[in-house]
Amino acid sequence: MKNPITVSVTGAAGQIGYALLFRIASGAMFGPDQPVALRLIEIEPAMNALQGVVMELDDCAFPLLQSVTTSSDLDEGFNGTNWALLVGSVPRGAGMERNDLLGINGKIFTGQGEAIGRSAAADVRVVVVGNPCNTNCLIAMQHASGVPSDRFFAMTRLDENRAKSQLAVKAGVHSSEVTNLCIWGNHSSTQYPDFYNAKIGGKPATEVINDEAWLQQTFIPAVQQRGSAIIKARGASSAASAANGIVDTVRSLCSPTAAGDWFSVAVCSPGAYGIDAGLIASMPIRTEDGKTWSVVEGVEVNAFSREKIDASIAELNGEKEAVKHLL
Ligand SMILES: NC(=O)C1=CN([C@@H]2O[C@H](COP(=O)(O)OP(=O)(O)OC[C@H]3O[C@@H](n4cnc5c(N)ncnc54)[C@H](O)[C@@H]3O)[C@@H](O)[C@H]2O)C=CC1
Ligand SMILES: O=C([O-])CC(=O)C(=O)O
Repeated sequence: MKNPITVSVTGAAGQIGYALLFRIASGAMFGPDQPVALRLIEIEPAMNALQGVVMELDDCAFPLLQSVTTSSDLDEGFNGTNWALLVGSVPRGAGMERNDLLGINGKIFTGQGEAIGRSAAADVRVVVVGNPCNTNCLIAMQHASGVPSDRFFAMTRLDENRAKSQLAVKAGVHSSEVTNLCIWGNHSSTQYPDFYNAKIGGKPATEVINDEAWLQQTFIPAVQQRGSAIIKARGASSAASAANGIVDTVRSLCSPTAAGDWFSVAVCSPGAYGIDAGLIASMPIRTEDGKTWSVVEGVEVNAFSREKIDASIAELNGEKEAVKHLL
């Protein structure tokens, strides 16, 4: 039996938590022979609801679930953790942009970053999901003393999955045929789903979908606005697909990337592709060993792409400026 991986989840009693915990405990995140220990973090008023979720976890009798603890104390919740999944925060409602949440949610990530720096395991990796996730991740990173910046990630995988699905439907193929799909920039309505470098069945997506006007004018806004469309339809922001994006993000960071492919996650920019160093921005990422990652080099950025990427990076710089008192 392997040693368990400890996973801390904030906002564990929320709607994403409810879709996520059961998948982690069932083995979907780390595989069918990897035990997990869950550390669930909530604010005090949600502790009763969280106890109900723990009862349901118990009732699943998951073979891989070694232990579950609950806490509203951050040091206890992040104690010895290998993966800190920062979900807890307020979701947006209809008519809001994600960065409207900065003033409400940004401050959550100062204390969480500090506690991760003090209490997490030496190998901790942090995935920020709570919106606006890129800038919240920047805040957490700045406060997590002693944790290297390459351990911080913000989630754009849901956007990648959405984009792959849209292209697959248009091309009449299964979504698994779509590869090399990079989301650039911010997890916001300025994000750029890069169809120019995407492939469908190994061929350029622009050859398979020979309709640049659709790709530029219909596909891009459909991906950018998908979160809003879900809120409009469901009356609540995406939860199961977000939880699935978290599972996919962690799996991709833990397992070697397929030859020639990449995946999307926002990382602390090393200054690649003209993206300001130190911003948390999404770009094409690979890992060879499931531990360290690198930015894929040599991805072509044409004039159209450059403009889109620059617009999203400008937005990230604006968000950074807006929270400079928290950095
Ligand atoms: N990056 C992405 O692709 C996506 C991000 N999101 C974001 O994820 C976040 C969570 O969404 P939901 O689960 O739907 O919201 P929710 O409102 O259902 O749950 C959030 C939970 O966080 C808890 N919470 C609030 N402040 C906390 C704190 N300081 N510490 C610990 N827990 C705290 C609340 O008590 C609540 O149980 C939102 O900010 C949402 O916008 C949602 C979908 C996709
Ligand atoms: O749109 C929202 O507010 C929730 C979210 O981040 C998404 O679904 O991508």
